[in-house]
Amino acid sequence: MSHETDLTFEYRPFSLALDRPLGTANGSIDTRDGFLVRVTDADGTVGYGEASPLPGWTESYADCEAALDRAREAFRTGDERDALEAVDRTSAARHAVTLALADLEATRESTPLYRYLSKGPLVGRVPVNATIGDGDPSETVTRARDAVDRGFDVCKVKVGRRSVEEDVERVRRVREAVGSGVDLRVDANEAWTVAEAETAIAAFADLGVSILEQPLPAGALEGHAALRGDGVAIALDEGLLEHGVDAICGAGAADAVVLKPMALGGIDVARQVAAWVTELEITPVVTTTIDAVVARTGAVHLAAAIPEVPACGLATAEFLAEDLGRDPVLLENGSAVVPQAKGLGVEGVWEA
Ligand SMILES: O=C(O)CCC(=O)C1=CC=C[C@@H](O)[C@@H]1C(=O)O
Ligand SMILES: [Mg+2]
Repeated sequence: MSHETDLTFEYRPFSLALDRPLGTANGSIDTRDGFLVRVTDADGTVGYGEASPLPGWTESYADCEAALDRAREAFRTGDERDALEAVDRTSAARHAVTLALADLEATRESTPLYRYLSKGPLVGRVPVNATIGDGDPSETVTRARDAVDRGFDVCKVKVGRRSVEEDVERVRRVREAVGSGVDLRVDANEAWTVAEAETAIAAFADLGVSILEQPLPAGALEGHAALRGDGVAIALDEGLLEHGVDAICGAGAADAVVLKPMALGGIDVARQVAAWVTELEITPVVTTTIDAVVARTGAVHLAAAIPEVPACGLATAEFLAEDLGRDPVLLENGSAVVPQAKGLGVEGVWEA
């Protein structure tokens, strides 16, 4: 099979300030520095990709740039397989190259990217959760109330930077503020010991918290397995990247796993993992890595390609003070309206 390609591959750096840092138990995200990728075929059809490396989740910015440079050289010599080989071990760079190629193919086929992935029915919208940072109790309540006023019915609150007691109090105050109709989730980003997690889960179960994401360090498997079944579902995020699906399933360590396409190396990989964990009766939840509009829209298309997907962490544009272009995704009534234009549906990102 020929791997010859006549595609032009370009990339350019970007640096986006955040409107407000996303604080987590594992540090805060203050800017998003990455690379916008464009592939163009002989007819002038283009596809866009985005590499937004994130320390602790993907390769470094420098390694991402070096991998994209190798990929560009491979495209110059006309071999797509060599280009994919060049980014195979750098997840953000691979995400960018594969997303751009998928956007190009879906555009050529005049089909929205999610249908190019799923070959399935039209999907109008996917449910999303609001991402509530790790502010003090009054800020957390204000942000959760604001999210609910904007139509969100699922809120994910960051915990783990304070004592368990303080975090339980924050979540209690959010519950009192938003009422029983809102689905509350929490994300500890590896912050707790088993004993701390047990204390938190007992309180969170009483508060109706549905999912506790990554309570223990990424390496823990048996520990997470022992936390399941006490009234709060356990999701692994950092743990998925550490162990992979087989080990997680073998240990019975998760009710759900978080799929970050940027960290997994692409929406193609993420979609395969989603199908795999669904077979194993583990729930897939898609989230961005606080990306720019290209990768964020790719994550929306990925979610739309997953049958019966639960609320996903896709409403993160609000953390950015600026973006690469117009957002094709409308958020309303707790869901993201899926773009139905051909390909990703992003425009004006290269010209900006
Ligand atoms: O899941 C969401 O609501 C948004 C994405 C999100 O929370 C994260 C994105 C990137 C890094 C992490 O700090 C964080 C997470 O742990 O899920
Ligand atoms: Mg997480």
